[in-house]
Amino acid sequence: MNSLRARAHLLFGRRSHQSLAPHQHLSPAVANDLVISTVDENSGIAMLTMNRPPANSLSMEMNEAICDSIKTIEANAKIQSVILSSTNPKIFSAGLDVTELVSPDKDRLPRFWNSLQQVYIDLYGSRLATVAAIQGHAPAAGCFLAMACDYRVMSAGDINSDTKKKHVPTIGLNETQLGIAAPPWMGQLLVRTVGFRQAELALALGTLFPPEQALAVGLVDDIVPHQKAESGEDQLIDLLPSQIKDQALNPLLQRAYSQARIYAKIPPQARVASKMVTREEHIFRMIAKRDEDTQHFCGFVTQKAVQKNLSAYVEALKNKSAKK
Ligand SMILES: CC/C=C\C/C=C\C/C=C\CC/C=C/CC(=O)SCCNC(=O)CCNC(=O)[C@H](O)C(C)(C)COP(=O)(O)OP(=O)(O)OC[C@H]1O[C@@H](n2cnc3c(N)ncnc32)[C@H](O)[C@@H]1OP(=O)(O)O
Repeated sequence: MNSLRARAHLLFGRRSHQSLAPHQHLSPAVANDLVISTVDENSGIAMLTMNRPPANSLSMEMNEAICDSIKTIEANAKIQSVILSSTNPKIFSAGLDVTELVSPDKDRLPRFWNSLQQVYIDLYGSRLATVAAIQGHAPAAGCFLAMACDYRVMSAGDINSDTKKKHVPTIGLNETQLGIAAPPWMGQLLVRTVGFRQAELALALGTLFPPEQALAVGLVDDIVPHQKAESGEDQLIDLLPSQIKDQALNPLLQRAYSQARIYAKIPPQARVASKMVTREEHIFRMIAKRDEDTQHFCGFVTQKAVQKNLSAYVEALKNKSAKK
């Protein structure tokens, strides 16, 4: 147990992305625009709210802001749990910013990929208990963000009161639909989350799961119907950033908050040591294979055929949005 604790300290007890990989980071002021951090030292709970309109897609700067925010919260010993949420009520995160992948700058591309690897190291390996509040869509790397957390609650969707149209969020690794493959470590994270056969099927088909199915395969831990709650807790209201202060009666955020509170009450050393049991080897593997993974990614993504698929995908995405 002692050696486990010592190893837990080694991996989780210090600022992982400072000590393990010296990549560039934005100043906190800029990072705070992309990811809003709020903390409540009394309850030991923090909230990281992704705020990169229109879709919280992951550019290099967004990845760096996520890592910076985790680092800042981890440095506060009073905080044990963090909720990862979004200012966009319909999109948790649209995954990688696809414009980073099309006709990429050859110097930026590896740095961009390093920044995503760093999110894996910092979020999946965080000492904090992490709860993803998935209000809206979470495709590809958006799903990865959720899987890197300890617990996932997802909205069951809602009905637009004006148009009466139903909004049903989806989650999954849909990369094959873009003509690319999920990176091996992201695919393996899906295997660890939903099991071998479900992951094998979902990876090949690029399945995006609606909430009920995501729950059935174990991709999320809970789904929450949208009906507004009758009352909100003051502590949650205080934690919400001004951009989403009006969400205090949102049952999804309330559910995420209650789960964060459950985690915050577990003795942290025990919680962190048990988190290591399942995550340590994967974090170390990423660190050991980081350069190889980056070369693999850059080589794959710059292939002519892959660029063709990605360009067509980005075009379709823009056309779809323009037609709205
Ligand atoms: C053995 C293996 C071998 C090799 C592998 C090695 C390495 C791996 C290689 C490559 C791996 C690369 C990994 C990629 C992972 C990813 O994350 S790829 C990104 C995948 N994301 C998506 O496919 C999502 C695309 N978006 C959507 O489907 C929809 O936008 C969404 C359902 C999220 C929301 O729909 P809706 O509410 O209708 O909004 P709009 O579609 O209208 O979008 C609003 C605006 O947002 C912009 N946008 C959306 N998504 C992205 C994005 N991912 N990046 C950048 N921008 C995005 C969209 O264009 C609209 O903008 P506009 O209004 O036009 O300004």
